[in-house]
Amino acid sequence: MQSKDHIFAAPIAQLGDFNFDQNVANVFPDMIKRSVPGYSNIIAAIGMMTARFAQPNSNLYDLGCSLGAATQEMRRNLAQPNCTIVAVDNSSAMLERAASHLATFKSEVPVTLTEADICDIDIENASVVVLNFTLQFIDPNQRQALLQKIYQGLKPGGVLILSEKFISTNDTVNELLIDLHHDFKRANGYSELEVSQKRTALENVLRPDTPEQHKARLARVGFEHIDMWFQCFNFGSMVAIKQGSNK
Ligand SMILES: Nc1ncnc2c1ncn2[C@@H]1O[C@H](C[S@+](CC[C@H]([NH3+])C(=O)[O-])CC(=O)[O-])[C@@H](O)[C@H]1O
Ligand SMILES: O=C(O)C(=O)Cc1ccccc1
Repeated sequence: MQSKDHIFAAPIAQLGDFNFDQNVANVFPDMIKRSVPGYSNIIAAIGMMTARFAQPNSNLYDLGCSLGAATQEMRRNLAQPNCTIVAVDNSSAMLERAASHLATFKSEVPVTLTEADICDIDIENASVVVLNFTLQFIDPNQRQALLQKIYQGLKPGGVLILSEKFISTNDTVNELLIDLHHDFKRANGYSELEVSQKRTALENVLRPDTPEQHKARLARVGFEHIDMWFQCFNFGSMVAIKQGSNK
């Protein structure tokens, strides 16, 4: 059952902050596909990077897993023995649906679904950590501490895949990328009202950084190899590797 996203289709008198409730969880695959340029390419590449970076006897983390799209792609591409995927989200509606979604696939790889704030969990013995459009929802003051914890929990040669909505330091380019994103949403069937109401609802909740801020922060917490591997308009994905051999 795949439901279409009509959440912001009718005028909403008291437009509150966007949150990941039951209504959003019900339409999430449709919402994210029609709203995030490059989403399916990024999911596929998370699988490819899992195949390269997963180490035997390690943990793989999907932080802010929503319905488990990245978790499933990691599980499908994992070829190392004795690994566990830890999928974490603080929305009970998302986690419930993630559990039923993941149960529809056959796999030998154990997945632990954890309902928690990703700022409160332990990260240990990790070879692959995924933050696929999640850091942007974390309080900006907590972002560095979270990345520090991830760096410390990674094994040498481990990887962080960080996908985000960005802002640009150049005002003209920033406006252009935001306009192109709105064009993308309209081309995918969202009305002007849907685009503008969602934009307002996200204002206090999704706080994007520039790619430069991300790179500087990743370097500050210790990552040795950092770069953008994909960008489409104001959405993209970075890779950050911890020094050392993964053999
Ligand atoms: N503090 C937090 N702790 C745990 N989860 C959180 C927190 N804050 C937000 N979330 C969760 O992060 C997810 C962000 S969606 C990720 C898509 C997914 N990664 C995907 O590959 O499909 C991205 C988007 O909707 O743009 C939601 O499920 C929130 O409940
Ligand atoms: O729709 C948007 O404008 C976004 O920035 C992406 C998004 C996708 C799903 C939930 C929240 C934000």
